[in-house]
Amino acid sequence: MLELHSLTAGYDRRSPVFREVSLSIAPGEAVGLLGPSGCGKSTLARVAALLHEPDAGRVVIDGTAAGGWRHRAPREQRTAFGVVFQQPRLSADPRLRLSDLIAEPLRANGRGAEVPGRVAELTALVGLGEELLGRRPHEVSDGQLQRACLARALVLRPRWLVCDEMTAMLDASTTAALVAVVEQYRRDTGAGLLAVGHDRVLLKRWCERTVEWRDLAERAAAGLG
Ligand SMILES: Nc1ncnc2c1ncn2[C@@H]1O[C@H](COP(=O)(O)OP(=O)(O)OP(=O)(O)O)[C@@H](O)[C@H]1O
Repeated sequence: MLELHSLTAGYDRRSPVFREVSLSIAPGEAVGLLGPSGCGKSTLARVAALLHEPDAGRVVIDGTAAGGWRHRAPREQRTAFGVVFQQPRLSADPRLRLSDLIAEPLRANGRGAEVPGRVAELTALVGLGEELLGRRPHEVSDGQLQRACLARALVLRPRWLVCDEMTAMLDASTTAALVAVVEQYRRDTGAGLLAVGHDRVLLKRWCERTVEWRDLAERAAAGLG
């Protein structure tokens, strides 16, 4: 279970982006979070994945309260999450070849021995041609780079996936392919998913449950957070 309890977060403690927001995702569940631009969906997603420290509230991951955020999060909790962002070019080191980009989390966690096997498996899973593995981000398309970023997010076999507008920059066929990869991974592993976006049709089709930001905010304001 991924539990977000009464989270208050933002970028200035005096005026947080949201207050007292709560949301829970059951093991293996796919939840879509819909809301207008700027309401705080990405901020909530980053807090959920332990990438942004909230001002108040708790994140509980499979029964254990988050022990920190970013590099201060315990490794076991940090690696429980795979995260894919909207803009692959902002989340990919431009100096890395795609094979090293995908392998980065394994090396950072002292699991370099697994690199050849996992990179080959994931390259096939996300539909990335092997000839692209030696290229750097500026030598591939947005869709190809996002496939590599999805492979990187899956490489440690996370129990939770957070996809923050993962397909917003992609065409319909790449969107369908990446959603299919996430769903295949979830079927194989039982991972849970928080998918953030504006595309109501996509999220309703993709996720078992969709949540409107407005409803989360109303519950919070009513003290039901
Ligand atoms: N690094 C930052 N520093 C300061 N303010 C920020 C930062 N990132 C986001 N914000 C602000 O926080 C608010 C919420 O942003 P957030 O990205 O969480 O919204 P969102 O709902 O995901 O929007 P979108 O759908 O457009 O991605 C916005 O007003 C935004 O300008």
